[in-house]
Amino acid sequence: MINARIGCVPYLNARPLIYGIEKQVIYGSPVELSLMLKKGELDVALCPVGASLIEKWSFFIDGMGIVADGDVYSVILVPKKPLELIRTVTIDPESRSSVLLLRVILECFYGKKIRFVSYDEPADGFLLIGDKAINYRKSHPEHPVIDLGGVWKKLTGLPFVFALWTFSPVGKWSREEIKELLTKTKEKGLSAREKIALDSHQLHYLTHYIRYEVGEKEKMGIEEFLKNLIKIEIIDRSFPFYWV
Ligand SMILES: C=C(O[C@@H]1C=C(C(=O)O)C=C[C@H]1O)C(=O)O
Repeated sequence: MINARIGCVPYLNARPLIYGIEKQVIYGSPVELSLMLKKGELDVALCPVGASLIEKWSFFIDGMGIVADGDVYSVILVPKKPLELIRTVTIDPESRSSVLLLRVILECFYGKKIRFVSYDEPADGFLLIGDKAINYRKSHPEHPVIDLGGVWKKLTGLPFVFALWTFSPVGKWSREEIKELLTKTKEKGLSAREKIALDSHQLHYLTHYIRYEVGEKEKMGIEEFLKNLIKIEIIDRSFPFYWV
């Protein structure tokens, strides 16, 4: 087995992608993974697409990622006002893709600038991702939430890719070997979702909300996201992707 340094989020949604290699994995939040990749501490990571686009990292494993085609369930804005009136948001400090997704939705599609504020300031809503979002929904079933995967799909007609296996620009291992390992791992993991899930709710999440395939439509979703990030000047220019 190759000994590459593989970084992954500790969230339920990523478990099928690391099934059987859990002990080899280095865990971190999306923000931490992108920092580790930048510092050359990982060879490959399930990196938030938002971070990869900002850093212009462009070598990705083809065919898989953390994807939603419509509602994602675990990336939510908990609003205190209707979406179009939201101006200040408390963000989940672990997130990179979803924070940028929220900015794109509000700035590009609603023409509204938003300000991200810290936990101790009042805000018009807050953003949660991953297991924290799932737990919040469980414990506050009466609170309305806005599902950012669903909003993106309604606005663009496209899936949204939250994370991709992203190669370090200075990784030590052969990209093909890493791809082979992670592709086999994903195949086993997808068939093991019934074992991974602790209850029917988790199984439903892993089989109906989170998708793992990245094909042409998903790549169009990434291009559309990039185009909008350029529009709001978070990224200065487009660049090509290399799918290993
Ligand atoms: C869909 C999700 O995707 C995650 C969201 C990310 C982000 O917002 O930066 C990064 C990685 C993904 O694991 C989720 O965790 O709920």
